[in-house]
Amino acid sequence: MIFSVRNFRDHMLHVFSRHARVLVDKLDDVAKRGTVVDLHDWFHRFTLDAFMEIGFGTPVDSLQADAPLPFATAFDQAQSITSKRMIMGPVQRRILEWWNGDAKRLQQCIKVTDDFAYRLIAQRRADPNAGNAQDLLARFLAMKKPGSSQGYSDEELRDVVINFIIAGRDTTAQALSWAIFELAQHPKVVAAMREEIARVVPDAFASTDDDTHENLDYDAVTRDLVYVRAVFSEALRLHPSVPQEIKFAIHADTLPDGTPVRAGDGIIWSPYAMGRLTELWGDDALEFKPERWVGENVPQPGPYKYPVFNAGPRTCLGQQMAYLEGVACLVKLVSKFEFEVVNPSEVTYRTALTLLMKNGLKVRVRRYLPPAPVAA
Ligand code: HEM
Repeated sequence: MIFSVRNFRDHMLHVFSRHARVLVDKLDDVAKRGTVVDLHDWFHRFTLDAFMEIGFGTPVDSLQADAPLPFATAFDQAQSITSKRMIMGPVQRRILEWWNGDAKRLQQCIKVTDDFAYRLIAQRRADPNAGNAQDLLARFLAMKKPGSSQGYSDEELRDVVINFIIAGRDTTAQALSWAIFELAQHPKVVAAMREEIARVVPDAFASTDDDTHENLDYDAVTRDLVYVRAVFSEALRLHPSVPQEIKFAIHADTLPDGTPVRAGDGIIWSPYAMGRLTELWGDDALEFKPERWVGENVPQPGPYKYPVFNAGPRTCLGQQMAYLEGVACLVKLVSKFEFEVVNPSEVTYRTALTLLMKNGLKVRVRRYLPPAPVAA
């Protein structure tokens, strides 16, 4: 099972740690040079690199490249164009997309993303070792379609690849971006995180040269770093990676408040709006306050109050994986660096299926030096 505790502990945490090491090294360089970097772009590269390895057994090392992969740029642009379709009828959309050039741009983006996925599939089909591999693509390649003796076609596998990249790359990269955006403006929260990290994983403060970056303990990340996990949850409450959801009713039904639903009706709800409702979160709903998640008698919100990972039978399958990656990365970054957002007022949302930052997250980075231990 790819989403098993054993795989999380023995494989994924190491992959996340290794790629976080690359991110830390790059940020160290930025800190030395005093330059500005777009951390939003780098988080997307970090999560892509980790997910390509875990999900498809194919490293791409995009963090090491000078510019984003053409696939990633095309993928973001295609998302942006298609998300606008949610608020337009089919005729209106066709006219607008033809008029503003989006129709042509979308075709070009789809070609780039399809070529990337098909290349990946062809490589894995040709790989004699793929049969022994345990990643998602290897499993799909080895499977027969339900009720059939045939395997999945390249086109079906392309859809699997694209779906999993949205699920595994974008959501977590955006959660990390919004978390750092909030942390840069909440130094007390950063201090509380460091206090917890110092208690639970003191090695995290080792200098970048000494830090092997393989030292994060699975129990620490999944259980003991309660406050760091709360930071991740709180960032997602205010900035849910999937800000709006739509589902269509197969059968007629009635909502809990008595609203009738006809078969075929679309139901839209907004985790973004729900995360900011004072009725649900209290008068301080708009404040970034990880404390609201922490404490012995503090009940954790259920998925119908906090539908950031959806609720019901189609709940996110990667929730635990997202926390593992997000918390591990935050620990590495917060214990090593101070972040200053350049022009925070320019950081805003871009219309897309997920919660991208329109102008990226331009930051200056300084090395964080923990206070020297007091001599006994
Ligand atoms: C912060 C990170 C993440 C957030 C906020 C998130 C959120 C969501 C949401 C809201 C859905 C429901 C989408 C819908 O039905 O409309 C979903 C589904 C899904 N997610 Fe995630 N996700 C995250 C990370 C991940 C990761 C890392 C994976 C790893 C592969 C993943 C895999 C999936 C899958 C496979 C589904 C489809 C489940 C189904 O339909 O049965 N997600 N996620």
